[in-house]
Amino acid sequence: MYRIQTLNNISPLGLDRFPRNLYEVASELSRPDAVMVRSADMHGLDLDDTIKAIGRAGAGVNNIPVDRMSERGVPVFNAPGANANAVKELVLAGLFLAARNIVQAWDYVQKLDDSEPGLKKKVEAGKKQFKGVELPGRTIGVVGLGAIGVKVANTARDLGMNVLGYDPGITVSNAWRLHAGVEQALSVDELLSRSDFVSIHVPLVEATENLIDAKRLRLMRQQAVLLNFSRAEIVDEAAVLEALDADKLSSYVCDFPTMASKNHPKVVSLPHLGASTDEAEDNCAVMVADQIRDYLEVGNVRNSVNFPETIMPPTDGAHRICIVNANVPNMVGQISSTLARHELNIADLINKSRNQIAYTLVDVDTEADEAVLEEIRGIEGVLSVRYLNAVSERSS
Ligand SMILES: NC(=O)C1=CN([C@@H]2O[C@H](COP(=O)(O)OP(=O)(O)OC[C@H]3O[C@@H](n4cnc5c(N)ncnc54)[C@H](O)[C@@H]3O)[C@@H](O)[C@H]2O)C=CC1
Ligand SMILES: O=C(O)C(=O)COP(=O)(O)O
Repeated sequence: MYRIQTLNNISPLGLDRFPRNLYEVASELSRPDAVMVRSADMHGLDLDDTIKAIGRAGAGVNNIPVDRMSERGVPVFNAPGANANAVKELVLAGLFLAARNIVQAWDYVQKLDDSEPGLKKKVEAGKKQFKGVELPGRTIGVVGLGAIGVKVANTARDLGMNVLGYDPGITVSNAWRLHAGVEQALSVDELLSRSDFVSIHVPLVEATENLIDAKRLRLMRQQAVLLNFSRAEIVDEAAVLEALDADKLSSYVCDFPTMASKNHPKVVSLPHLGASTDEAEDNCAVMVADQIRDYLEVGNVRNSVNFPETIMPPTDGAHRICIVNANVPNMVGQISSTLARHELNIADLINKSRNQIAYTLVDVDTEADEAVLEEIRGIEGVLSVRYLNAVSERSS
C-alpha cells in the first residue's frame, strides 16, 4: 500500500484518483510515501524520510522546501496552468473593482442609514466621489507572461486595452498563445512607467522578492492601479501604502491581506481566493494526483519543478530501477557496469538531467535483488534508488 498524506483540503475528485486497494489517503498519517499540499507552509516541518514525492495542487511552490527535497532526491510536482483561468477571472474582477471604485462605493451605500427620500438624495450626492474610468484605450502592464499572465494579457486586449508584457523567460508555447497585439516591454521599469494598471504574475523566488519597491513605485504613472495576485512578498507593502497615501497610486488590489493594509481605504484585499473555484481545485488535484501515481507506480516524471521531465513506457515483463543522482559525469556508466556485474540485462534506459539533478530509469529483463540495489545506492552521487518489480503502465 502507498500512503498519501494531505496537508490541506484537496478536492475529492483528485483524491479519488488514488485507488483504495493500492493507496491509503489521510491527513493524519505516519511514514507517508507522498504528500499532497496547497498553501500549507512546509518549510518548518520535519519531513519523514519515507517521502518519495511532494505534489502541490496549485502553481506556486514557495511554501515547499524544494532545495531540501532535491538534495534528498525527492521530486516536487505542481499543476501548471490548472488554476490559471480562476486567477485570471479574479484579476479581471479586481481590475473592474478598481476602475469603478466599486468596493468603496458599496461601502458608502452600506453605511447610509437614512430613510427612503434621504437615501435617494445621498445616493445622488455621493456618487461623484466614486467616478471611475473605462478600460478601452488604457494601458495595462503584465509582469510575468506564464499561464496566468498570458490569459490576463489576452483578455485585457479583448477588452480594448493596450497591453504591455514583460517576461524575459517566456516559454515558446506561451509566446504562441499570446495575443499578437501585446507589446513587449524591455524592462519592468519601462512597463511601470507606461501603464495605468499593472498586474504581477511571477513566482516568488529570491529574484522577485520586493520586485515592486519604493524606487519602482516612483516610476509608475500618477493614479495608477497595482494588482498583485502572485505573492505578498513580491511587493514592498509599506512602500505601496506610502504611494497610496501620497496619491501616487489610486488603488492596490491584492490576494494577501495584512494587518497594516487590510483596512486602508484604497486597498482591496481578498483572502487568497485566486484559485478557490470548484474547477481550479478539481483540475489541480486531479493533475497532481495523476503525476504522483505515475511517479510512484511507474517512475515517470511529469510537471516537476526540480526534476527533468522523464517518461519511458514500461518494457513488457521488465523490472524498473529508478535512480536519482547528482548531475556529474560517468553516473550512467557506473550504473550500467554495476548491472552488468550482476548479470542484469538492460531492456531500456532513459537518463535526463536538470540543473544539479539527474534521473535514470533502467528496465532490466530479470528481477534485481537487494544486493544490486545496495551497490547502486553506494555509488558516490546517488541520492535515491527505487525498485519497481514487474513494472507496468498504471491502471487509470
Ligand atoms: N492568488 C492565487 O491564488 C494564485 C497565485 N498564483 C501565483 O502566481 C504565480 C504565477 O503563476 P503561473 O502563471 O501559473 O506560473 P507560470 O510558471 O506559468 O508563470 C510564471 C512566469 O513568470 C515569469 N517570470 C519569472 N520571473 C520573472 C521576472 N523577474 N520578471 C518577469 N517575469 C518573470 C516566468 O518566466 C514565467 O513565464 C505563481 O507562482 C503563484 O505565486 C498562482 C495561482 C493561484
Ligand atoms: O496555486 C497557487 O500558487 C496558489 O496560490 C493557490 O493557493 P491555494 O491552493 O488556493 O492555497
